[in-house]
This record gives sequence, structure tokens and C-alpha cells, in this order.
Amino acid sequence: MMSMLAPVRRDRIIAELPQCFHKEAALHSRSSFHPQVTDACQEQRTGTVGFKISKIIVVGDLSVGKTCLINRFCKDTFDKNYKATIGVDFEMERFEVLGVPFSLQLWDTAGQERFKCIASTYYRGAQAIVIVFDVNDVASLAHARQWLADALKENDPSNVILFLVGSKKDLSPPAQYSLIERDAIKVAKEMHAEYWAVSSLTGENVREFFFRVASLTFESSVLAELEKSSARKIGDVVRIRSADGDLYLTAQRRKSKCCR
Ligand SMILES: Nc1nc2c(ncn2[C@@H]2O[C@H](COP(=O)(O)OP(=O)(O)OP(=O)(O)O)[C@@H](O)[C@H]2O)c(=O)[nH]1
Ligand SMILES: [Mg+2]
Repeated sequence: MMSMLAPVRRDRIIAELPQCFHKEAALHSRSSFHPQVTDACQEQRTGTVGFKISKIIVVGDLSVGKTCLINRFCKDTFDKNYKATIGVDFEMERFEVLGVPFSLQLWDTAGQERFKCIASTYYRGAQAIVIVFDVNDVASLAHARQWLADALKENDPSNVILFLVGSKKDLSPPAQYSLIERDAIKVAKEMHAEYWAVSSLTGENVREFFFRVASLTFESSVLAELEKSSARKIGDVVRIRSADGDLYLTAQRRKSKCCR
């Protein structure tokens, strides 16, 4: 089946773990992929991961730049005119991570209130939630928690990984940016999300961000697959992902702080 597909684009091949944007608000700050993941890929023990399509949902206030962010990465284009997303759109991106095919389905949702109820029906089954705010608009950062709570209602909090993304960095003078960054990092840490700041106009950090999303989603998929197969083998659940400081398994903490 895989042979019928064109080979993955050369610029979608990930051989090393891309680094986080800010160590203070990272899902983890290891310098390379989890050794168990590297081993599994080398020995071709990644099970169904190579056939899976991971769903990533992108949420956030209207006009913060969700569509532009996806278009910059998937099509390398930028449109300065605002066209509201009605309901949802999605793009597919195929990667190869450590030699294993891995696909992301990027769901671009509407931020406008009147389209929100349509969009929210597509939240279910996400592996990662990307919450976007505009670094020039503090209100959009303040709304991030509500976007997260809404997205988590449709998902199992222990099985999703979270990103908080500040957009339109090109419009923010450095002194002003550093002020909002301080607040954003605080919010990201509370949510157990990884923080990034990007510009879809200049392209700054856009590719780095999506490579990080693909890599961490892949890593958590392989770890989950290994956990499943070892549970099958010994008839019990073995916790592989137990390293301190990891934000993958934080359901309880997250629930208590962010969900209403
Ligand atoms: N300067 C600058 N403008 C941006 C950037 N990203 C988006 N914009 C502009 O912001 C406006 C809104 O962008 P969209 O991507 O459509 O916003 P959205 O979040 O998808 O909005 P909804 O679909 O309504 O939820 C557009 O006019 C974009 O050109 C950026 O990185 N820099
Ligand atoms: Mg949009």
C-alpha cells in the first residue's frame, strides 16, 4: 500500500529531534529522541505508527493567524488579506521520522464565535492541540485557557500534547515582545504546553515549529505503541514514560487547573 504513494518530500525528513523554542516551557528538553524510540525505529518495531495519520487541531481567537500559519508551512504562501475560516479546513502533511513514515492531518478551525459550534464538532480524536494567540493582542492570550478547555472537552487529556503559539512576531518590537513572552510562558507552563513564537509573514520559526510538532507527536505515538505491546507481553501495563519533567502524562494536573 505504501509503495503506491509518492516518496515523502526531501524537506519533510526528520533525522534528529528538533529543539524546543524555550527551555522554560517545553514538553521536554532532551537533546535527542527518547532512546526507546530510536531503538524501536532502528529495529522496525514501531507497529502501526507508520500507517497512522495523526490529527492536530489548531484553535484560537479569530484573526490571530491560524490559517496563515498552516498555509506558510504547507504551501509556503502568505495572504495579507483576512478571509475568515468558516467551520474547518484541513491539510495533510507527510513526514518521515527516523526512517518511519508519519502523517499529520492539520485541522484549521474557525475562531469566529458564530462558526465555533461547527468547528468544535471536529475537535475529537486530536493527538495534539495547538492554541494560537497574537503576540500583539493580550486578550487573545487571555482567551487561550478557554480554547484549551473547549478542545479538551472532546479529547482525553492524558493522550494529547499541547502547544501554545504566539503569532505575528514580525509586528512586535523586541522590547514589547519580551513583555508578552513572560506572560505567555507562564500560561504555557500552567497548561503544560510547549511555547513557540512565530511569524507567518517572514516564516520565522514556522518550519521549526511544525517539525517539533511532528517529532513530539511521533515520539509519543511510538512510546504509546511500545507501552501497548509490552502490556500485551507481560499482561500488565508498564509505564515507560516516567521521566520527571515530561509533560506528556499530566492529565490529573492539567484537569485540576485548566478544565471547568
Ligand atoms: N504581519 C503579520 N500578519 C499576519 C501574520 N499571520 C497572519 N496575519 C494576518 O492576520 C489576519 C488573520 O489571519 P488568519 O490566518 O486568516 O487568521 P485566523 O486565525 O485563521 O482567523 P479565523 O479563521 O477567523 O479564525 C490576516 O490579515 C493575515 O494576513 C503574521 O505572521 N504577520
Ligand atoms: Mg482561519
